[in-house]
Amino acid sequence: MLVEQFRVESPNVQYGEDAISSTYAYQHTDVERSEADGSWVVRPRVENYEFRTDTRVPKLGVMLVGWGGNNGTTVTGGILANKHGITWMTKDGLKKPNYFGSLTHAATVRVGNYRGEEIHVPFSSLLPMVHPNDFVLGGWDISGMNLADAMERAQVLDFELQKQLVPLMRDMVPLPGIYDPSFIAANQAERADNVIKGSKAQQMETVRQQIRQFKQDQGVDKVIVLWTANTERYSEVIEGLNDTSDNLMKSIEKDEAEVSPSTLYATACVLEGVPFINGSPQNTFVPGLIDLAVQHNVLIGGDDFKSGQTKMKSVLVDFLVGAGIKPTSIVSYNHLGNNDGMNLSAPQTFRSKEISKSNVVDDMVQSNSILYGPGEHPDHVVVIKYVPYVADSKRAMDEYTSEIFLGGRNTIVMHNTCEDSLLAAPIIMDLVILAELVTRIQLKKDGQEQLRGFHPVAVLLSYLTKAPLVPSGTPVVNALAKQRAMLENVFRACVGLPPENNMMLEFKC
Ligand SMILES: NC(=O)c1ccc[n+]([C@@H]2O[C@H](COP(=O)([O-])OP(=O)(O)OC[C@H]3O[C@@H](n4cnc5c(N)ncnc54)[C@H](O)[C@@H]3O)[C@@H](O)[C@H]2O)c1
Ligand SMILES: O=P([O-])([O-])O[C@@H]1[C@@H](O)[C@H](O)[C@@H](O)[C@H](O)[C@@H]1O
Repeated sequence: MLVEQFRVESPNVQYGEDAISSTYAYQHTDVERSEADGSWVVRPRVENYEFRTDTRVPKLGVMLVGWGGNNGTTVTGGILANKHGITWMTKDGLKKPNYFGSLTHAATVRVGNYRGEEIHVPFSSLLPMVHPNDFVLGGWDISGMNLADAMERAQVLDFELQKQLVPLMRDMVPLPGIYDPSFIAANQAERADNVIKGSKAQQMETVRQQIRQFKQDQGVDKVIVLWTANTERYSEVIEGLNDTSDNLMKSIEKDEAEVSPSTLYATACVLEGVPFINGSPQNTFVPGLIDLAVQHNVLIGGDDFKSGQTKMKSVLVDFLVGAGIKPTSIVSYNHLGNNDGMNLSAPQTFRSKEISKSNVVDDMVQSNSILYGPGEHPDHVVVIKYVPYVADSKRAMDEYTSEIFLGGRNTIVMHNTCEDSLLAAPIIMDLVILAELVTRIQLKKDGQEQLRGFHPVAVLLSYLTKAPLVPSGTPVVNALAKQRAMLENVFRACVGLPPENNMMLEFKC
């Protein structure tokens, strides 16, 4: 049964006027190795935490870099359709708007059992969070096309829906963006008619001013910037150029060619105290940018939306390895015909995507040395082809071959077709909603004096990204179920609920 709203009654949680405060006994382990005989010892331990969640949900400005793209127009059209209750006729009958694919606004969380019936609540009811209908949207695009024409160009939404959205979107025009042809495919040049001129320092300053102007014009309390522009090639990480915040700032002042547009936008955001999320696979967050974000305590998160093939991979490989089955060959092929696909047809931009799509199995493989010897891993190939005719309707084909009992082999083949942007749009909303919520949570553990926010590198967004950006020294977790559990259990702790451990002992004795 779905229960829309609930309160937690416990000595561990207090609902205040502007905040929810909770105490939480965090149970984990210390692992040690005896120096005497090399034996291993695991010691359970408990640390007491305090959480405080500011419950004042802000009027939120959401500025998308790449607003005029397939994802940007789909996010915008989807929110407007939901906000205005737009319905439309298709050959399959009348369609109504929804937020399917959004963890926060279409998924649930189990809170217990009532007289034998499992009780679930909307994920969004765990803590007060921004509703996507209330996003105040804006952003940049190097293509000056208005959002209504850009929506038609994208070929994602049903035409009967598009027709109703045109009057709501035609006055939305992206701000000029930072364009550097050396970072994206040459085939993007023809759409770059809306660009910020000047040096890198001047471009960055312009972005800072655009953010301030947007915030003032729209009367929003906060702004979050999310990159859904084209995938860039990797920036070279060079000592003295972008390895520290000081060197990065000097490089920008010196107009160093190796500072990418995405890093310039991110730097502008950090200096404006605005969270920046990277929905693409390039290394926007060079060490100097991470250093700057930590210094300014501004949230950054990424990389690369986890929306389709890779999301499935982070489930299937987790299942196989967790079941003691040994994947030995993984081949992920897909073709698509949207502008993203065209941009990825260049080797240097494809390489960025190949990296994020390939590393996703590393943690699962490394978790099982019964299956894999030192340095052993599955053959793993990623192929992406550009086929204009299929547009945004990505066709993904995957083959997983594994070794099973007594020398047996198991091959799983999957075919997956969908509008790529219809998968990505809800993920974009969740990234923004969760990033904003995370900035309203403070915590401290026994022995710490003050409550403080999470580390600026937002590891809690991992569930939504192919290549989770994590604070130095933090394990990278890609397994989807673990990522979701981490997020849910942290939010449960904020309202005094225990983690969902699935033990259900109450039904076992
Ligand atoms: N399922 C998905 O769609 C999915 C999944 C994971 C990652 N992504 C990533 O999301 C990004 C966007 O995907 P899309 O399908 O919307 O692509 P798209 O090409 O339709 O949109 C990208 C937009 O960014 C604009 N742009 C490029 N460089 C810019 C810059 N420096 N400043 C401002 N605007 C710029 C382009 O003009 C274009 O309108 C891509 O990097 C893609 O790899 C998409
Ligand atoms: O999310 P996912 O399906 O694994 O990966 C997708 C790729 O397969 C696709 O080629 C690309 O255009 C999308 O941007 C996305 O990255």
